[in-house]
Formats: sequence, structure tokens, C-alpha cells
Amino acid sequence: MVFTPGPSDPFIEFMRPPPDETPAQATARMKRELDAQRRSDAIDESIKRERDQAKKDKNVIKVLLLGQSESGKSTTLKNFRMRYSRDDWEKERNGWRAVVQLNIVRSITTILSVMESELNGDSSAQSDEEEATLVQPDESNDTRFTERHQLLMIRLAPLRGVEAELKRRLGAGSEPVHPTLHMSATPFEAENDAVVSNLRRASPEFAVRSWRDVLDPEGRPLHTENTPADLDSVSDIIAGCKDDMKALWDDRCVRAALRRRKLRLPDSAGFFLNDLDRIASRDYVVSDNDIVRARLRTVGIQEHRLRFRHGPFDNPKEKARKLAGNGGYSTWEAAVLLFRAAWLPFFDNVNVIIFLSPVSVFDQRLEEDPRVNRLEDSIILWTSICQSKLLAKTQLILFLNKCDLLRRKLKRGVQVKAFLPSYGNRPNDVIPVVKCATFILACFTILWAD
Ligand SMILES: Nc1nc2c(ncn2[C@@H]2O[C@H](COP(=O)(O)OP(=O)(O)OP(=O)(O)O)[C@@H](O)[C@H]2O)c(=O)[nH]1
Ligand SMILES: [Mg+2]
Repeated sequence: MVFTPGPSDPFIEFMRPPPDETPAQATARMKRELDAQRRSDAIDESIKRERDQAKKDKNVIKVLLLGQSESGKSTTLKNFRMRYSRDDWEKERNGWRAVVQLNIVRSITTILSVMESELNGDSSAQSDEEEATLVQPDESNDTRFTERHQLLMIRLAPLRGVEAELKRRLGAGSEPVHPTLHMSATPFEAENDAVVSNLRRASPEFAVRSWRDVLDPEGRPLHTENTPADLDSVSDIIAGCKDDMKALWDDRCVRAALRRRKLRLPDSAGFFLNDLDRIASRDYVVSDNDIVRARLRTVGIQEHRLRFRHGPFDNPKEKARKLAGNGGYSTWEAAVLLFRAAWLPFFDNVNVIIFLSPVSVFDQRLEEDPRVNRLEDSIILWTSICQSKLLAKTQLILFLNKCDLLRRKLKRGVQVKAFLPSYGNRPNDVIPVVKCATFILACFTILWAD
């Protein structure tokens, strides 16, 4: 629309074409005016779009899921998506098959490596006080490996190739990630990376930037070279090894060797060896529970949009207002951040932070920095978050998870005070341990609330 001033407009004199204007000059002038008008319309349009977006954003809650590696960020997000983003969940279901298969194969190859070390006479992990209490009374020389075990190892050797193949496929969509400076055990500020650089060691765990990169909308791994026949060949080998895998996992010599090396596979991420009958078959169908339990280390930033009929954190009054006001939906934007040094830029405009702190890790050390106790690392991270001025208006939510693993660990007789002397003589039970962790972590929120 071209602007035409009215006769009383003071600008009319400026806008009036010169009396001696030639037809060519008139055409050029009109083109200039049209261009100027187009630019002006475009600016108006963009202002309108921004206003509309700002109105929509009022209903968007920005949430960050934070926590150390293996704290359960991806699992928490999966639980939300399973419930609130069911269509996408269903589309990705088959894509998880390769991840579960990789989890199984990885457990088996871990066992094979332990057997190799034992047969080569490599010394097992140093025994300590805890381990001494865990050694079975009947554990003796008859738990040594024999020719039968060697035969099992030979028959299961093809699984090493399957592991490499599955990694190649899953990595193809997202480029596997190698540990870097930013994966260190530090608070999230980057300058602390230098402190632990000399202690860093390579992490053996396969990782991808985002699980969405490896699951296409059709529910199959993204890698274009993967044909259904390729996928079937992996399933065939795994199905063919089922009985041997079961024999390996049920073997008492194997269990004894794992105990000697302090490897508790059932408590480790992505453990599926008790489900071999169901999973190691050609027609395996991935269940919801399998997806939630499947372990795929993610080291990138993932952003997801979830729509809630009413927000998960709404109070009843707010809920009623939303139901009346905008059709009852609010959007929850979740980002899972992993590199600690990458957290800071995302703190701007974030409404909620859900911080995951596993309580079962009091006796574990970080893989990326074996100096650091995992529970202490969680406390350091949480403190950094509570102290951040950028988060002064952000709601902080603390999830203490992995209580089931804590219960199992305490039941086995592992003593909290052996790892955290300050725990003192409090009872070695789940509730007191969780209360104690809550107390310590809550202290920081209160301390820095001002
Ligand atoms: N038993 C038990 N396992 C859990 C719980 N929460 C998470 N897990 C498992 O812990 C493992 C690690 O969880 P993830 O969600 O992958 O952890 P993450 O924080 O995303 O880890 P990174 O991707 O390495 O940063 C997975 O195998 C989960 O199934 C829990 O409450 N109990
Ligand atoms: Mg993850």
C-alpha cells in the first residue's frame, strides 16, 4: 500500500513531485517510494510477529534438566515424553531396538574382557574392606575358568563385531563423541576445566550428541546405508548367541570373577541380561520400559517441546485460569544440557531447572575424573547453580533419584560412613541417607536464597 498524504498534511509540500519532473524521473521516484513502503511494511509485519510470539511465549515454560553424567537427565525426559508426547514416542520406538541390542552386547563383551584378563592372569581389582564383606563364603578354586568357558568365549566372539557395527550405525546419524575438556568434573564454569585436565582419562562409553539424531521419524536408525537386511543380520547373530549369552550370565565362575573385579552389572546402566529370552530374538518388540531403561550416553544439547493439558507445576488457580484463557494448553520446553561449560548461556530466561542428583552414588567416583566422589560432585554442581546470579528468578527443583539402587546397595551391606565419614553413626538405611542428602542440598538453596 503506497502512502498518499491528504491536502492538509504538512508533509504534502515535501512529497509533491517536482513540477518539471520528466516521465523517467517520475518512474524512478515512484519505484523508490514503493521500495520504501515495502521496507516499512516488512518492519510492521516483523513487529506484529514478535508481538504474537511474545503473547504465545507467555504460555511457554522453559525448563533445563541438569546433572552429572549418568544422573538420569535423559531418563527423566523420556518419562515426560512417554506421557506427554506419545506420537513422537511411538515413531521412535523401533529405533531404540539397536540401542537395547548395543546395551546387551556391551554387557557381554565386558564379561568376555573380564574372562580374558582372568585367563591371562591379570590381577583383579584391589580388594578393599567393602569387597571383603561381599565375597561369597563358598567362593574358592572351583570358580576358575575351564575349557568350557574358553569354548563359550569363542562362540560369543562374533558379538564384538556386532558391537562395532551397532556403534557405527548409531554413530552414523550423530557422529560419536569423544571426551573433551568440557566433560570434566568441575562446576559448570569453564575456567575450572584446567584444574583437572591432567587427571582426565578417556571414557570408554559410547556417546552421541542426541538420541534424536539416531532415531529417524520412521523409527529406524538414520544411517542411509542400513538396509532392513543389515538390521536383520545383527538380530540374527544376537538371536543365535542367545543360549550362550544366557549360559555365560548364569555361570557361577563368571559371577565370581565379576565380584572379584567389583563389577555389578545389574546395577549398571542399560542392563538387560535378565531379559535375554525376550530381547535376543528376531521378532523382539521394544517395550516402553525398555526405552526408559535403555542407556545411550548423550553429550549434546537436546531441545524438546512438550504440550501439557495443564502444566506439571501448575497450582489449581493457575490451572483454571489457563483452561479458561487459552484452550487449556501450556508448552513446556525442555533442554537437556550436558557439557558443563555449555550450561551458562542457557541460564538466560529459563523458568525452571530440574537438577538430578542420584543418591545411590555415594561410593562411586566419576569416570572422567577418578579423584572425585560422585555425590560430592553433585553437591558442587548444585552449589554452583544455587549461587548463579543469572538464576535468581528461576525455580530450582531437586530430584533425588536412583533410590532403588541405593536400597539395593545398602541391603548388600555397603556402609555409607565408609565413603562419607561425616555420615557418622546414623542408621545405614534408605530414609536416613535420603534425609541427610536432602538436608545438605537444601542447605545450599537456603544459604544462597538472598
Ligand atoms: N535403577 C535406576 N536406574 C536409573 C534411574 N534413573 C536413571 N537410571 C538409569 O541410569 C542410566 C543413566 O541415565 P541417563 O538418563 O542416561 O543419564 P544422563 O544424565 O542422561 O547421562 P549422560 O547422557 O551421560 O549425561 C540409565 O541406564 C537409566 O536407565 C533410577 O531412578 N533408578
Ligand atoms: Mg543423557
